[in-house]
Amino acid sequence: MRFKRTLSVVDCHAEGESGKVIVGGVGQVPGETMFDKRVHLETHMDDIRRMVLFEPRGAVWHNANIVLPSNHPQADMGYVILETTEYPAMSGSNTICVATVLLETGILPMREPVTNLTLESPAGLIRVRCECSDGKVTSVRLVNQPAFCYHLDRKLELAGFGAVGVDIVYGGMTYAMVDAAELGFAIERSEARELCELGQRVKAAAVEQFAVEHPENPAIPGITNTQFMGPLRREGERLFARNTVIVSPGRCDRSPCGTGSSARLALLHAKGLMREGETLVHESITGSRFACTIDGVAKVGSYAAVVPAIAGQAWITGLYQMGMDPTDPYQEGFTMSDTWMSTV
Ligand SMILES: O=C(O)[C@H]1NCC[C@@H]1O
Repeated sequence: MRFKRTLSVVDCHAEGESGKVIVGGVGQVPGETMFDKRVHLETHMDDIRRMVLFEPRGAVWHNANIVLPSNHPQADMGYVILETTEYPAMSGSNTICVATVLLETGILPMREPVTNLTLESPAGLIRVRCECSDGKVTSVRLVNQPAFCYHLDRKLELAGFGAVGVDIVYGGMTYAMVDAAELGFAIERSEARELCELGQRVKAAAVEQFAVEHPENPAIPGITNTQFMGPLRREGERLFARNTVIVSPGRCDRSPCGTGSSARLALLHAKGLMREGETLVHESITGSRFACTIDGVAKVGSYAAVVPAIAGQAWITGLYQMGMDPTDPYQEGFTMSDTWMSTV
């Protein structure tokens, strides 16, 4: 064995969206909070993200999480989220993967039928309720940090389309939210490539035309994703809608996207279309679903916010050691414009 780095990885997906969980091999990451550790990883240890997510080991649709002990007295564990173009403050699908891996691999004790955890994400504490049966986590319900609208009912100048309706919303990541039908989409799998291309253009235009700064943490990344929203319908007590989030550098989230769903709850509440206590069944382009509830209302700086709760399930698909041979010419990984839309 001659690896210069060896990572213990548990592969997992939440409702179709990859979320690798790195449970060993990273070593010490300095920092008091998970946000501090996130900054340290981004600034001094980004080779780990590139090794895991870039080719030849990773792929554009992969995400990863580094599980780390937390210094917060209330937290059972902490984690830093790694994605292909950023270190998000929060991620719904990744949190569902982390909670599932922590319990199903025995890093934290599982109690049936319910295990409650408090996890420290870079965005802050995330309370998680895991339903467990026969050693399997059958549902993870996470309470996200508050979500809020930066810009409501605005127009985006988009080349080839003119003025397009847009809302800019924070749900743990920051979204340019557009109506899929207005742009000619039904949110079907066959439209994925076109959705990705247009989604990237929407994002770039939104970054140019709308300023955002998180009032409690200006270091949180700005607009990095586009969300195409399908029509909303009400069936009794529940709301239903389809969506797809175009995650940078330009691929569809395979799940309904937890932070994107949180943003949609904030938007529906701000527009008077959804009340506290109500649940939206949010469906992804692949047909997988999250149950998304407005657990309460809050304030973030001067913004009116909602407290989103997102529920879904994850499945472990593999456990292995990922290594880096010191003679490997692809130490930093690479990307190709065939699937990444850009080269690094
Ligand atoms: O569920 C989410 O929030 C996300 N899924 C991958 C990209 C986002 O982090």
